[in-house]
Amino acid sequence: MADHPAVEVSDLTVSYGSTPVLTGVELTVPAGTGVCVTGENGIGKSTLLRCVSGLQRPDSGRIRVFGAAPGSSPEFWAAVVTTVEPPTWYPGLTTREHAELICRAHGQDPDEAGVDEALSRFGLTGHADAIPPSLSSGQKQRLTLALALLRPSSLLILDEPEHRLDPDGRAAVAEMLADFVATGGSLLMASHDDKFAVASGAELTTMESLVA
Ligand SMILES: Nc1ncnc2c1ncn2[C@@H]1O[C@H](COP(=O)(O)OP(=O)(O)OP(=O)(O)O)[C@@H](O)[C@H]1O
Repeated sequence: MADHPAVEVSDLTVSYGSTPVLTGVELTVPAGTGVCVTGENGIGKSTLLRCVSGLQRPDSGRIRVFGAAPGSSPEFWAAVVTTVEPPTWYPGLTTREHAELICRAHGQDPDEAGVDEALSRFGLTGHADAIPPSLSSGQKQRLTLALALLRPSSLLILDEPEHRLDPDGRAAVAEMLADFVATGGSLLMASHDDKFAVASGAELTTMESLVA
């Protein structure tokens, strides 16, 4: 896995009906680095991230994640966390129980994985016994990111992780993402907040610049 870039996209083309959205997109995220794709609303950032996450099939082009086709194996989902699609909450499970479930699904003991610390870092301690649908939109985003960072992974694919976070929340998340990259993780994100992206350890690249 370490021999390959985290993400390699070449000559990617995606259309919705007869409308082309991505044409000839090229992107490489070297393993252990962060890249943030920027660009105006509707330029195709989420479409690119969905394709790299294996959640959308492109019309043509080649995508490799750690050298393999995305979404095609248990190894992919063991290595990759994506928040490109909105999360689905388990009915009746609390915030803490969601965190415990994520840990157990990935073979971690919740106490050893630091569930309480994670909830605390994301300002969710007071909401540990609440069900996620009762949280505010920013708190739901905090929980989504807490769950993404709690489980082990090699690549985070995050679509506008700063969305709905308050300034302190943005700063805290940026620091955690920068730690993730500094300790060998790879990060591909889309964002409208350049400062946040840079503080997250990501190199900025415009969507326009990805077209060969
Ligand atoms: N399922 C779909 N069906 C038809 N068109 C779509 C679909 N999803 C996206 N599009 C269109 O494709 C284009 C790119 O959308 P996309 O969500 O990838 O852009 P984006 O850069 O992520 O935008 P934003 O910054 O607003 O999140 C837009 O014009 C959008 O309307």
